[in-house]
Amino acid sequence: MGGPNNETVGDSFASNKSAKVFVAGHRGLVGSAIVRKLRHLGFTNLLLKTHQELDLTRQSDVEAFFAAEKPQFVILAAAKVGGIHANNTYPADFISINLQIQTNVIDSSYRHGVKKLLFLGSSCIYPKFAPQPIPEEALLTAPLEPTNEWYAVAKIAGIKMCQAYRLQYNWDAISGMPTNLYGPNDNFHPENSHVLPALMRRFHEAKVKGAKEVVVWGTGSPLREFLHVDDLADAVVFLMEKYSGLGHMNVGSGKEVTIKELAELVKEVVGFEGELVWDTTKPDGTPRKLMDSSKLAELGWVPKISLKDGLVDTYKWYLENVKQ
Ligand SMILES: NC(=O)C1=CN([C@@H]2O[C@H](COP(=O)(O)OP(=O)(O)OC[C@H]3O[C@@H](n4cnc5c(N)ncnc54)[C@H](OP(=O)(O)O)[C@@H]3O)[C@@H](O)[C@H]2O)C=CC1
Ligand SMILES: C[C@H]1O[C@H](OP(=O)(O)OP(=O)(O)OC[C@H]2O[C@@H](n3cnc4c(=O)[nH]c(N)nc43)[C@H](O)[C@@H]2O)[C@@H](O)[C@@H](O)C1=O
Repeated sequence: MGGPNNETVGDSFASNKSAKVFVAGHRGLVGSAIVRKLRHLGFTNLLLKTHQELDLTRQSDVEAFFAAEKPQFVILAAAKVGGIHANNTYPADFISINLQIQTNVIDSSYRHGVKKLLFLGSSCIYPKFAPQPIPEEALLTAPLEPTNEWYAVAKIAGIKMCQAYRLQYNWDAISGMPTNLYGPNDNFHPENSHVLPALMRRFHEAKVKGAKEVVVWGTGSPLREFLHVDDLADAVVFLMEKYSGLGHMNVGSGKEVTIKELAELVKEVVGFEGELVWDTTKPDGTPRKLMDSSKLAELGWVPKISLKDGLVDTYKWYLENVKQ
C-alpha cells in the first residue's frame, strides 16, 4: 500500500464502500456520471449538495460544510463550464468562479482531513499548438488558445495547487485532464454548450420543424477527441484507486474526428436529412487537441464506448429527458 508520494496505490478507495465521498457538482454531466458509477459499485455514503444548498464560491460556507461533514474522499466535478462561445464571452466568470470553487474545495479538503482528492481539469490547459498527441509534459511550454485561456489558467492553477499541497503537506491530491466529454445530463444550451450537444439539439429541432439547413460554426476543419462521460467516470474511479502521483493524468479516447465528420455523424444519428451550412464568422478555436493518454493506459485503464454508440445513447437520453 502506498502513501501520498507513491506513484500508484492499492485498492483503498473502492474497497471501502461505506466511505464518505463528496462528489462536488453531482448534477452536472461529469458529477452525475460519477455518482451513477459509484452507486453501481455499491458506495452507500455519498455526500451530495446542490449549488443552491452549498455555493462553493463562498469560502466560509465551504469551510463550515467540511468541518461539519468531514468527508473522507472528494471528487471535484463542480465548475463553471461551457463551450467556445461561453468561454470567449464570459472570461471573468470562467477565471474567477473556477479559481474560487477549486481553491475553497481543495484547501478545505486538506484542512479537514480528507484522505484523497481528485481535481478535474481539461485538455484546454495545453498550448494552442502543442505536439500531437499531447503528452502531460506539454503543460506550460507555449501560449494558450485565446478563446479559453481564462478557464485554462484557472485549471492550471488547480493542478498546481494539488501538486503544491502534495509537496508541502504530503497530502494525496491528484488531477485528471479529460478530453471533450459528452453523454447524459450534458448541457444542451443553443449557444453556451459544447459542440456535440449543441449540434444534437440543432439537428433534432431542424428535423422536427422540417428545416432544410442547419448552421454549424467555424470551418469544420478543427479536430477534436471525444470521450463518453461513463468512460470518464470509470477512469475517475480507477485513478482514485490506483494513482497517487504528483503529475496530472490525461484521460482521452485516443480517437479524433474533424468537426465536419462529427456534424455528419450527429446528423445521421438524429436522422436529419437537410444540408449543413458553415458559419465561418464563428471561431474554430484550437486546430487540434488529441491527448496522449498512454500513461493512464500503462496503469491499465482503457475506454470502452465508441463515438457512434455513445451518440446513439446520448440521443436516446435527449429524447427521453430534454423538454421538446
Ligand atoms: N464537459 C466537458 O466536455 C468537459 C468537462 N471537464 C471538466 O469536468 C468538470 C465537470 O464538468 P461538466 O460536468 O461538464 O459541467 P456541468 O456544467 O455539467 O456541471 C458542473 C456542475 O458544477 C456545479 N456548480 C457550478 N458552480 C457551482 C457553485 N458555485 N457551487 C456549487 N456547485 C456549482 C453545477 O451546478 P449548477 O448547474 O446548479 O450551477 C453543476 O452541477 C469540470 O471541472 C470541467 O472542467 C473537462 C473536460 C471536458
Ligand atoms: C472541452 C473544451 O471545450 C471548449 O473548447 P472547444 O473544444 O473548442 O469546444 P466546443 O465544443 O465549444 O467547440 C469545438 C469546435 O466545434 C465548433 N462548433 C461547430 N458548431 C458548434 C456549435 O454549435 N457550438 C459549439 N460550442 N461549437 C461548435 C467550434 O467552432 C469549435 O471549432 C473550451 O472552451 C473548454 O470548455 C474546454 O475545455
